[in-house]
Amino acid sequence: MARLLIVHHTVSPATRELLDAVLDGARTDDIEGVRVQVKAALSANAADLLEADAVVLGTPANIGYMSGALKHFFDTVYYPVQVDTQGLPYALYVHGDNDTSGAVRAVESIAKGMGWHRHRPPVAVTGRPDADVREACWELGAVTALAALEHAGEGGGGG
Ligand SMILES: Cc1cc2nc3c(=O)[nH]c(=O)nc-3n(C[C@H](O)[C@H](O)[C@H](O)COP(=O)(O)O)c2cc1C
Repeated sequence: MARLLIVHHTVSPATRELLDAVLDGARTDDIEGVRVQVKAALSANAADLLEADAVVLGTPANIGYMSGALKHFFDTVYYPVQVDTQGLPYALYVHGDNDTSGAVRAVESIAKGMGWHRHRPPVAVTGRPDADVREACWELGAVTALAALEHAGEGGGGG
C-alpha cells in the first residue's frame, strides 16, 4: 500500500476548505492502493515522512512566509530525513489574504534543499476560495496520490 502524507496548518475556514478539497481528491474512489495520512504540522514528525511515498504541504501565508507551524515541521525533520527522502514527490497549497509569494518561495526553497521533487506547480490562493480553487485543490490531492503510487512502485518511501 502506497502512503500519501498530508502535512498542514489549518486555522481558519478558508484553509479548511482547501484542505477538505485536497483530502477529497486524495481519497477519490478512482485511486486504489493509497493510504492517506493527515497530520497537523505541529504533530507531524520524521517517522511520518520516512514512511511516505509522497507529501502534500498546506499552509497559510503569514507575515510574508509559511506558517510558523510548517516551518517548525521543517526545522524538526530536515536533517533526520534528508538522506532517505531524496526524490520524494511533493505538492503545495498556500492560502493568503493578498500575497502568497513569500510562503511559496520559502517552502520551495526548503523542499529543494531536501532534494524533494516538485511534481506539480503549487496552488496559491488569495481571498475566498471558489469552485475553481476547490477543483484545483482536489486535483492536487488526486495527482499527488497517484505520485505516491508511482513512487512506491519505484521502491521509494516506506513501502
Ligand atoms: C499573523 C498573520 C499574518 C498574516 N500575514 C499574511 C501575509 O503576509 N500575506 C497574506 O497574504 N496573508 C496573510 N495573513 C492572512 C492569512 O494568510 C489568512 O488568514 C489565512 O490564509 C486564512 O485565510 P482566512 O482568514 O480568510 O480564512 C496573515 C494572517 C495572520 C494571522
